[in-house]
Amino acid sequence: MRSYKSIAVLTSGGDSPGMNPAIRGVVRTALHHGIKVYGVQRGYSGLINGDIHLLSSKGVSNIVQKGGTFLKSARCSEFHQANIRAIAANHLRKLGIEALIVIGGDGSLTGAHLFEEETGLPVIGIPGTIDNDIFGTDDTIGFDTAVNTALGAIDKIRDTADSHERYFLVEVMGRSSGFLAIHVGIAAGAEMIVVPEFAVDIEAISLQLATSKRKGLGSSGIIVVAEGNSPGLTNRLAEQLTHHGHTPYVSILGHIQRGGHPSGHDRVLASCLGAKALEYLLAGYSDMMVGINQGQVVNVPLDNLTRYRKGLDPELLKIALQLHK
Ligand SMILES: Nc1ncnc2c1ncn2[C@@H]1O[C@H](COP(=O)(O)OP(=O)(O)O)[C@@H](O)[C@H]1O
Ligand SMILES: O=P(O)(O)OC[C@H]1O[C@](O)(COP(=O)(O)O)[C@@H](O)[C@@H]1O
Ligand SMILES: [Mg+2]
Repeated sequence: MRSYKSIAVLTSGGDSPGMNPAIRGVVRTALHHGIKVYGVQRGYSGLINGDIHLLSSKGVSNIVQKGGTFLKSARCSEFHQANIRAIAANHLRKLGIEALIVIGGDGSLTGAHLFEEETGLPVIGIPGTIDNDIFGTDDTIGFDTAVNTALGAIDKIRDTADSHERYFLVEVMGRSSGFLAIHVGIAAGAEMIVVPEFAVDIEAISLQLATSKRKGLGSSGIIVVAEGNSPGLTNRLAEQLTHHGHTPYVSILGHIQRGGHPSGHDRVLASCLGAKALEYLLAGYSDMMVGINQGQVVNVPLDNLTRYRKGLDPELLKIALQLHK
């Protein structure tokens, strides 16, 4: 066991629905144990600039249902430099803050690992990203909400696609991972799913569209495309399919997927991970992330996140392929 008088919490990277209940989980659990909690504004930017303020129990009232993060989030390129991370640690020390809880994606948690290693300040990570691409955890805060937000839009697109006998390429988020696309694709009954983990085979997509039409399997459909890390991918795909004699429509869902009220699932996940992060800290742990493995809360060394990459579930991929027409 370890005792703490003061800790800090921040949200970093792309925001995700459920970050607010995660902050609330951290704050209320810490206060329950008599520990003061500071909120850092705008992720690592606030840590570097010393934008750090004391939080209260009342201050986290009425946020459990709100999307986004009331602490604000940011991407902060300066935090990649060790000398800047040392400045950030000094801001915490000056305020008597003894540990840091970081809520964010794979990048934020990689930064957290380096911060702990270099400064010796205890750090616990909480996985918050709509991408669900963090090694060592089956789930991340915001993923469930984002899947449902994308589904709400795709169900509507399917109505008009069906009436007008059109194919739609629907772009979902996921710069380097297809988790969102696979889940959304299966749940939306997509005719095809394109993910960054596999090279796009335009000939195969074209052939499948032609075969479906020939077999009378339907003149309309949805192809879910993960945005990948080359901007404009979906529009390029549509152009290439047009050259193959198809007339696809494009709908890019964009940042709508990052907002909105967190789902019940994400609120519970966030609250539990927030509380558990505190319990692990008090139990003497550091340099780890609280994650989910087969429904149980587990601790994952942050070092593992930097060394291994989470892969798509082969079983889910097989099912997705079988369910295509
Ligand atoms: N390798 C790294 N070293 C130090 N800090 C990092 C590193 N990767 C990311 N970060 C910090 O975390 C922030 C968020 O990372 P990013 O990858 O953009 O989002 P996410 O955490 O949601 O995956 C970055 O802007 C940077 O401040
Ligand atoms: O809004 P931004 O900063 O352009 O980021 C877009 C990216 O952020 C995400 O929404 C979430 O990714 P992270 O959790 O890694 O930040 C990606 O799916 C998307 O590619
Ligand atoms: Mg990320």
